Amino acid sequence: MSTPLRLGTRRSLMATTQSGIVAERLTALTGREVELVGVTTFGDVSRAHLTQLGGTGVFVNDLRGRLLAGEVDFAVHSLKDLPTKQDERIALAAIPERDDPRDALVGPVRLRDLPPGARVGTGSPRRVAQLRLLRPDLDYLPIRGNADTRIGKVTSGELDAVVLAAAGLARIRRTGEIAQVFEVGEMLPAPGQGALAVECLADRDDLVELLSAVDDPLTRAAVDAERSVLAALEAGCAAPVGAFASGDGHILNLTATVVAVDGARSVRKSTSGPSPAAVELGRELAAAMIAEGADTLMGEQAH
Ligand SMILES: NCc1[nH]cc(CCC(=O)O)c1CC(=O)O
Repeated sequence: MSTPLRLGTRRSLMATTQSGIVAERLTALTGREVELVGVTTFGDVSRAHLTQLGGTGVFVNDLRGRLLAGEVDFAVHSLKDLPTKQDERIALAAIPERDDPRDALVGPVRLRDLPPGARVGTGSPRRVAQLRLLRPDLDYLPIRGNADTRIGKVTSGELDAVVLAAAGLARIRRTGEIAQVFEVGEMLPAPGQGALAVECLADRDDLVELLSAVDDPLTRAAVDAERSVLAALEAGCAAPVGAFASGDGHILNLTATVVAVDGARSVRKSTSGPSPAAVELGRELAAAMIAEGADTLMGEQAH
């Protein structure tokens, strides 16, 4: 019997659920036992200051610190929270099959049935910008906090609706409150949304190999293309950039958008190409978007 692998996870319901799913899948496929190690990250204790700390990257960095310190063997993150530039000491050992990539509206009715002036909460410039294209007459308010806190603002009447990732809502078992799941055609998700990232130290070849059991090549190609758009636009998780790719293992279809936060102008482009060239596909699409003024739209954001 080998010792169980230590999986470092934040203690929130969303984090422990996604870690638990990966742990079970890994054990089923490899026979290796996995033990969850709860970690309280700096981002969890200073949530109020997340903006100053540089967004959700703080959760990722804290878990990576535990890997580097040898406290845990591997970690699971929401892929969309990863910076586009990989730390070379850390291997992205697996990207499991993606859950629902779409955004969802939590509230009493669908977006088109909300009354003019209704208050919609979302902290994401990407969501606000695309929502303004659909409903310019609503009032969009920035919100922070975990998904439960955000949904609580609808329950309390402080907001009429909030927009969150469908995958996150499923992980905290709150899909019952969804009024509408946006099709990717009307609301492009964040690059990597709905997918998970499994990381370990890059020099642990045995572990990189073992963890590859839960890798899904179709998801990996899709998110490689999406993240490559983001990297080429030199944008981060707070940018008004949406991207979604899907494919059959041979051909990958990729669509991306950059929207001015006032929702007045946007650049949107689609392309397709061979799956193994996912990164180049994303880079080329970003270049074509920049040629149509995408960087000017982003330059208008407060950096
Ligand atoms: N930025 C926070 C975050 N990171 C991952 C998810 C949801 C799950 C996912 O996208 O995989 C969320 C919440 C949200 O955007 O609603």
